[in-house]
Amino acid sequence: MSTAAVVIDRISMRYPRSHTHALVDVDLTVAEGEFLCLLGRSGCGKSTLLSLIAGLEQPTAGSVNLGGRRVGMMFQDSGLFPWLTVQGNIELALRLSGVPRRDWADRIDELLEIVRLPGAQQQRPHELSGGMRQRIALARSLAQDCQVLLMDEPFGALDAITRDAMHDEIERIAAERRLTVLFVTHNVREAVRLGDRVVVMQPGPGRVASQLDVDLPRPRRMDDPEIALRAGHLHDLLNGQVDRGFGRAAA
Ligand SMILES: Nc1ncnc2c1ncn2[C@@H]1O[C@H](COP(=O)(O)OP(=O)(O)OP(=O)(O)O)[C@@H](O)[C@H]1O
Repeated sequence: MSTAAVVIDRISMRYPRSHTHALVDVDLTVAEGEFLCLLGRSGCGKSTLLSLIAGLEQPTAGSVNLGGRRVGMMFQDSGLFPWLTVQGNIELALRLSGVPRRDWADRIDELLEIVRLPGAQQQRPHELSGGMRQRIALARSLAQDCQVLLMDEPFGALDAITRDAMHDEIERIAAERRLTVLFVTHNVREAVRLGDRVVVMQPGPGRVASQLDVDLPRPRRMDDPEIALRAGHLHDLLNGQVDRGFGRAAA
């Protein structure tokens, strides 16, 4: 039986000064090593859910249990400090994680190998492409030795070819490091390309509407007809059409 890495127990969230709930009664268990994609219309509470898991916000009701696992986060904007080199940006994360200074150079070498940007230490963010910046942002998250990686539309600003390459990279890295990943996206195909499971959320107030297990072998390709088939089904779910048997109803 798989171990649960993230247990979300009947979480509800209402922001101060807000009249409506951002989330109501969300129950979700994510297995260790699972790649879970969160999909849904704008305002259905995807980012709020990640913030609650990261502990950046406290829920109005319910609880999140990570069993002491460390969390890393990655956003659409790389969030790199422009005045620091790649090395300086990653060093900050290593310092925060308490890695001894004598180990920094080796760790940075190793991390840049993992994200396939060896030798990029002295470059500055403005000298890098969008895809390269996201690789460095990923290296910085990994520097914190996270076991749970929260990704909020991390590839949303990339062109299709770079995004495809990043899909291959994150799939490889997540498997190699046995990361538990929660990945927010608006892109239905991206969700099926990456996810072991896709959770579809609904707004007004935000809640889990349905789920789809993606049982396709890896590595996957975005242009695989099986992905298109499942993406079509998810489109139907998002458009409020009835489940025709692919997915499973939300618990
Ligand atoms: N800091 C905040 N204060 C008050 N309300 C907020 C705050 N952050 C989010 N909300 C509200 O909570 C709801 C859910 O927002 P959230 O950003 O989690 O949705 P989302 O699914 O991530 O949206 P998007 O796909 O557009 O990023 C929205 O109604 C939003 O207005």
